[in-house]
Amino acid sequence: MEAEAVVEAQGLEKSYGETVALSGASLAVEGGEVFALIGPNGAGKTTLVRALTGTTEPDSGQARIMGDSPTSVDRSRLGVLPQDFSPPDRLSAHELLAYYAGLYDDARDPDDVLADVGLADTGETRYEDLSGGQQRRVCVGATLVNDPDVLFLDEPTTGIDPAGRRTVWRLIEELAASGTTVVLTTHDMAEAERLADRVGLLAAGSVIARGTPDTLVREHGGASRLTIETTADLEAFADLEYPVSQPERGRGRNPDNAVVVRDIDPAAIATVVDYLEARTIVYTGLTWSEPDLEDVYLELADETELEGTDRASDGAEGTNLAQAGETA
Ligand SMILES: Nc1ncnc2c1ncn2[C@@H]1O[C@H](COP(=O)(O)OP(=O)(O)OP(=O)(O)O)[C@@H](O)[C@H]1O
Repeated sequence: MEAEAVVEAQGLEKSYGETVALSGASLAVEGGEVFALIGPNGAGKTTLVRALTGTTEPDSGQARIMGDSPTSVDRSRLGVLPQDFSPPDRLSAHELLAYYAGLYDDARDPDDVLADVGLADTGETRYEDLSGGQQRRVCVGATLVNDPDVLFLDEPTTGIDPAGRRTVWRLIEELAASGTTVVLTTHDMAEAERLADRVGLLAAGSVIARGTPDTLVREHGGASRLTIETTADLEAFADLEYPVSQPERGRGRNPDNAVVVRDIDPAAIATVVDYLEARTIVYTGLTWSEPDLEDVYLELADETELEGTDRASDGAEGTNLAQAGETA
């Protein structure tokens, strides 16, 4: 384990009956770091957060926060937003935060916390009358009343609109800048890419890759791509000097209406345009993009899901997860 780690998991295992939720999950999060856990539904993210925060007991392995076990750590130094947090809903947003603040000796002013989550004008509204996104922001606020040193946020921005999401992102960035250690889970790759110093990709109960977003994209994101919107088939591109394929499932265009040119420098796009025009191939759009975290996700995590389905044998390129793990 890394010496300065504030949050650590080592070989955590947890099963519910036949279901294996964690199968040797390990991670180490340093002080002041924002660490994002990503991975498919059922990968074990919530179970890992619960094991780290002492709300579920692992079958084996070790979890530590600030050097203590999750059950003996000073709770006043932690903020925990569970995925399914549902506070008493007849209270107003302000009353709720005041209620949670009342659990601590030295709590923050609920008005300041409401302002932090962008709800300064909504304090008197009952929780049950707030929109889903506003409710989630109040829940994020409830984790901040004790000014925690370590914050666990399980899908903090699910259901929050784009503007509200940015408010929460800025808040997390400010907290991290002031030294708060943040562990969050998310299905939003843009969120992970923007907020996280490091990302851990969880699949089938273990962390199969981890690193800075840039490192993960470099190692697993694949090549740049030029997407051509066209109904022409792949054979029409046989003489192009770049590799050509159909778009991957789950990403971008309908495979029937697009062709993807790989590993092409933006400066070389004109070559492709010349090719299209020389062969009178009809196209309605060209989009060039660099790989991002979503590509990493699709390359690594999605394949584990594929392994359990018929699609695994439909010719999709297999990924060597053991190899992916080696770079973790
Ligand atoms: N209390 C429980 N009882 C039984 N099974 C559980 C329990 N909690 C989790 N599981 C199972 O463990 C596995 C991991 O679930 P977990 O909620 O940790 O995944 P997740 O990565 O957080 O998923 P999601 O992205 O959908 O929130 C799933 O198969 C889930 O059904």
